[in-house]
Formats: sequence, structure tokens, C-alpha cells
Amino acid sequence: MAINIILAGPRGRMGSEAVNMVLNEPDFKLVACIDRKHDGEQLTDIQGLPNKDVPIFKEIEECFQQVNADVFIDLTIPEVGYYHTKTAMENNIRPVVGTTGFTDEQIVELSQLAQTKKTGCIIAPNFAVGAVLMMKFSEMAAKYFSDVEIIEKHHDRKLDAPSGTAKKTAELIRNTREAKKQGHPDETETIRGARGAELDGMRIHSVRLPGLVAHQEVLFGSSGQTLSIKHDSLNRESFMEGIKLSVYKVMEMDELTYGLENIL
Ligand SMILES: NC(=O)c1ccc[n+]([C@@H]2O[C@H](COP(=O)([O-])OP(=O)(O)OC[C@H]3O[C@@H](n4cnc5c(N)ncnc54)[C@H](O)[C@@H]3O)[C@@H](O)[C@H]2O)c1
Ligand SMILES: O=C(O)C1=N[C@H](C(=O)O)CCC1
Repeated sequence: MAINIILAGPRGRMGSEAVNMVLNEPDFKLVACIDRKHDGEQLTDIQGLPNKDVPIFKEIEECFQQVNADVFIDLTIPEVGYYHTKTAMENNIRPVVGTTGFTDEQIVELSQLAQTKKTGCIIAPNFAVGAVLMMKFSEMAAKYFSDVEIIEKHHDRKLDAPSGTAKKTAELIRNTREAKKQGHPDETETIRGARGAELDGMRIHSVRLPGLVAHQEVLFGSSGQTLSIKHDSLNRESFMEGIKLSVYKVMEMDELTYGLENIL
């Protein structure tokens, strides 16, 4: 039986790629989209999107009232994505969320809601398998290298910094790294922000430039050696296999999982 899917953000860089992925997967059926500008229209009315009669809603509540779905995919912006995810679970629809920039408190809240509703939910800051391996390799390396700096590089249309991937990488590294404050104990910044963001003494640097897609290097250093673990997404197709897998997996789940590494 087909998995019925509602997708939010179909005009976006990720959303438009995901619309094509859903339409091309034989077991998936795109039953509606959420878009703030094309309320009451069809997908076919939006220039550049596939010629399909899929209804578009502005308000998620109205969409859930009128259309039955199994899975909700969100690829929008942080505040909207959080509200959509919460509303989907309240309506017993399983969310697969690529939107980044949620706070830790929001993830805890959504996790509690998933538990109460016994609804599957996958929130993954990065759906590219290579990026997940880069994060897991970094977690392994941090056991032996406690000095680490994360450099994430993204296109300049990105709203959140640091990236969800960099934050997740730091959280995984925290599992194995001996806690320490890095750099010289007396170091000072002559320009504020020069040393980047800090998480448990680790440093995270965010680069934003046109031309980039999504890239991250995790740099480890110890006496006489460095180790560099790097991943590059060169296009947004690189995220689609992870989203597809998540849609299948979320159908079998009854709780929230944060990170693709938990389902690979
Ligand atoms: N998890 C991953 O693997 C992954 C990969 C790439 C991007 N992302 C994240 O996905 C999100 C989208 O990225 P993007 O590059 O496609 O951004 P984008 O700006 O191209 O697209 C965002 C879309 O959200 C829509 N939107 C905004 N407010 C809305 C609302 N109220 N209702 C419905 N739609 C609304 C916009 O119209 C736009 O089409 C970002 O949070 C980004 O960080 C995650
Ligand atoms: O393009 C973006 O925005 C991306 N965001 C994710 C993040 O914040 O980690 C990763 C993939 C691309």
C-alpha cells in the first residue's frame, strides 16, 4: 500500500528536490503540499514544479483536516518547521524533518509529544549518508584527540548558524572526548567572534558564501599530528536517499529519533 505524504516547502531548494523524489518513488504518494503563497492552487500551478494535481494549503491545520496522510515532510524554516512538526504529531501523522535550527528545548518537547502520542518522528540535521559517516568517524576520533575544531561551510541563503550538522557533530564528539577548554588559557579575541562558537571548549566556525552547498571539515590536533575528516554535499540530491529511507523507517517507529545515524 502507498505511503501518503504531505510536504511543506515545495518551492524551496530542498523541497523541490524532495517533491521529485516522492513522485518518483513507486511506494510514495504526494497527497498535498504546504506553501505560504499558493493557497488553494495545485502543484501544477507553480512554475518550475512537476505538472501534477496535488492540492496546496497555506494552513497546516486545514490541510490535515481535509487530507489523510501517513507521513509529513518538513523542509522549511526553524519556527515554522517546529510548529508543523508539533501539529503533525498532534494529528497522528509521522514527521520526517530536515529543517534545522530547532533549539534543544524544542527537540525535547517534540520527543515528549512523540512519546505521549506513540508516533514515530525523525529529525535529521543531515540526510546525506556521507555526512553521517563523517560525524560518526569524528565521534570515534575524539576518543584519541581531545582538541578539535569544526569548520562548516554553507551557501549564503542559510538562516541558521552554526549548521544543524555542526551542532550534532559536536554533540556526538562530546560522547567520547575528554572535556577540556581548548587553546591558550589566556587567549583573547581582538575582534569578537574570531575563535568561533564554543561548545564544551570545542570551537565551531561557520562560513557562508555563494556557490557553496553544504560542507564540513572536522580538524583534530595533537602533538606532531593532525587528522582531518571532511564531507562535501555537491548538490541536494545527496540528501534524498536519507529522506526516502526515513519515510520508510518512520512508519515502523513509535518515538522520536534525532539523527540519521540512529536508523542507518
Ligand atoms: N537535513 C538535511 O539534510 C538538510 C539539507 C539541506 C537543508 N536543510 C534544511 O532544510 C531547510 C530548508 O532549506 P532550503 O535550502 O530548501 O531553504 P529554502 O529557503 O530554499 O526553502 C525554504 C522553504 O520554506 C518555505 N516556507 C517558509 N515559511 C513557510 C511557511 N510558513 N509555510 C510553508 N512554507 C514556508 C519557503 O517558501 C521556502 O520555499 C533549512 O532549515 C535547511 O537548513 C536540511
Ligand atoms: O543547506 C542547508 O541549509 C543545509 N543545512 C544542514 C545543516 O544545517 O546542517 C545540512 C545540509 C545543508
